[in-house]
Amino acid sequence: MGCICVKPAAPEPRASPGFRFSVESGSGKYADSSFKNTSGFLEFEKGLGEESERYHSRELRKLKKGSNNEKGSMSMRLGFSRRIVEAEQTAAGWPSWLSTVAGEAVQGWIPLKADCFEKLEKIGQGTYSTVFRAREVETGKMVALKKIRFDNFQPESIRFMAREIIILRRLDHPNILKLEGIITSRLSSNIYLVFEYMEHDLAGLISCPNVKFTDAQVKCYMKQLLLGVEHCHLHGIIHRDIKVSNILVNNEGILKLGDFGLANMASSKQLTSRVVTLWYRPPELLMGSTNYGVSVDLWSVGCVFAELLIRKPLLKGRTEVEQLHKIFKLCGSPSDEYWKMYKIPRVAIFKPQHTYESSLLEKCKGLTSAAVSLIGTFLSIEPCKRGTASLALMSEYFTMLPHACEPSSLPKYLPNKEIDAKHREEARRKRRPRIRESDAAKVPVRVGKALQEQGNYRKPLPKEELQNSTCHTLGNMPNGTNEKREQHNPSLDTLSRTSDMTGISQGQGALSGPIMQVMSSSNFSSVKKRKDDPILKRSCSRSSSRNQVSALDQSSIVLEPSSKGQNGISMSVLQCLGDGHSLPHNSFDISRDLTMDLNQMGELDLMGCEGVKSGVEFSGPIMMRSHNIEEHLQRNESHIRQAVRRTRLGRPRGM
Ligand SMILES: Nc1ncnc2c1ncn2[C@@H]1O[C@H](COP(=O)(O)OP(=O)(O)OP(=O)(O)O)[C@@H](O)[C@H]1O
Repeated sequence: MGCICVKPAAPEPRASPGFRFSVESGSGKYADSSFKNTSGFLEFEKGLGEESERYHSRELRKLKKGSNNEKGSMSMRLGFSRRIVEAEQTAAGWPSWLSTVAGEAVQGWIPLKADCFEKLEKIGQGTYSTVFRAREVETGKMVALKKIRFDNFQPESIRFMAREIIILRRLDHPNILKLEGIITSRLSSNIYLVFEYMEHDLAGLISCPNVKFTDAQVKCYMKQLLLGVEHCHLHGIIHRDIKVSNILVNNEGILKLGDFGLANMASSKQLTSRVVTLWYRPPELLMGSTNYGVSVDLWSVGCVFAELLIRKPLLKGRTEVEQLHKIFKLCGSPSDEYWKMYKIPRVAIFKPQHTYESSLLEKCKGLTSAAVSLIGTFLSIEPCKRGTASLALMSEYFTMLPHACEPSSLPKYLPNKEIDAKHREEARRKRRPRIRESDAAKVPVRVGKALQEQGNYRKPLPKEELQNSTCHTLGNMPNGTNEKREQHNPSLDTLSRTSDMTGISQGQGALSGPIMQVMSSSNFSSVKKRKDDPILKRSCSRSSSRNQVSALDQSSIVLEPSSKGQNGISMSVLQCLGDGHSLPHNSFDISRDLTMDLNQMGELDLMGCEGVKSGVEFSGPIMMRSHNIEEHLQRNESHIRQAVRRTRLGRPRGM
């Protein structure tokens, strides 16, 4: 990054060598163009790290000398030493709420200044963040700024946010999105992570009807994805949220795995099962396992792989129960040995009474046997049978012809991300008639949710967005027509995680109107409208899609053994809006608390020290009890069909 304008506002405390180093770095050696590339950061980090380490060893030696026999005094001095580091970081420009709680995340780095960037349009909206495209003023280089949503008054929330930074700093691989810097300041309560700008994500590309992938291209994407995943796993990191919208691609055809917001170290410690977006979540997590490893990522990789080939999500469950049911129907129900071997508590809850044969071959009709076989390996119900990323890279799929193409030979597309797909979907919906209010009121809550997931309750887009929300391909595409097509609603990815993990819609207010509408309080460089910028032109009338979560999304689902099941999974589903029910836990975290908020998440899953709550609480009355999941799902389907029929009947003539 070219713009490292670090001028510490505080006077230099002479006593601290670490601090002196920061000042020199900021104003001299590192304030020039040596910061233009990513490695500049690493060099800087290394330099400061060594200096800081030397300083700490000196401090420790001094401390040891003076108080060998006095433990209390030692810890007091260590506390003192920590305070010195905090003071250094504050003087370097880091906010004190960060250096006090999670100083290790920024150790050796100096913050970037907001006014070194021109914040442009919003390009991504996640559960925990909003992502903007921005231009680095000095170099003109495009970057992505990820504004993380967290509460800087809550240490747990800060640590949760800092974990993403710590993990990103540990990873260095061409197929992993590189964190280039952090924008904040001493008085700021915000943090922006600065990443290289990537034109696309796989969700955007897959949803675009005129983007077609050849076998060699899918192989090229899969190879890069597996190399990135392999790097994480070799470093003991589980990503825990691999899905198409977190896989970014640039116009050079390079794929990078992004969004390490849920990543954690693989360890023998218990981990929370409330991770991975529903459609990409492996069965062991759906059954509440807290003792899992990197193989959870391989399940998600399998889902992504299939989605690239069949161009739609493979397992689109609407609830955890339905997701598990769909998995068993696709992969076949597990053997009796499985239930015994994995010691799944309350087997009766999860074990389907009906035995399903695998239907994977049928679902993947038309794909090569090598591809189906690899998908089948990734989608093994037993985690240990999923292999590893390295093994997958050596599988027949990659050795047989056609080989993976070169990334540089991939077609160049106009920017296409999940948010663009959402806009297209909303535009498409707007052209469809909407449900009359009277009909909507009659729709039962659950049906309401299903319809909402299909997008029928979304606010229509302004007219200009309709014109702008089509797919564009640059150059190499055989036809550049802006056709539209039915596509899945990617917002459900977010919805499911929102509902599963936070229980509240955390979508940010829409940034409607011209893209230059940067928050007035922002310190970013003011941006003039650039009429000549085609990308800006294309996106300037876009508004963000706000995540809308229905009442049911905020509800909780508890699984209980049913007295008697018929076909399918013998589960009874209590749909709760919660009510102080608590369930015992063991190594399988069977409670499915969908109302947990970020702070609770922090308690469970922070900085590699995850734990499991001893019980889970629900608030609100129990709404409904169903004794059989099949029956329950069928009822839902029929409600949906009825509602859709009603919508059609209510359609004004001529539409
Ligand atoms: N470096 C980047 N360049 C371009 N677009 C990006 C970049 N990073 C993220 N995005 C876009 O922003 C979206 C959201 O980013 P990200 O997944 O990191 O946020 P999140 O809050 O963790 O999201 P989620 O809730 O989906 O996990 C991505 O799907 C992608 O489309």
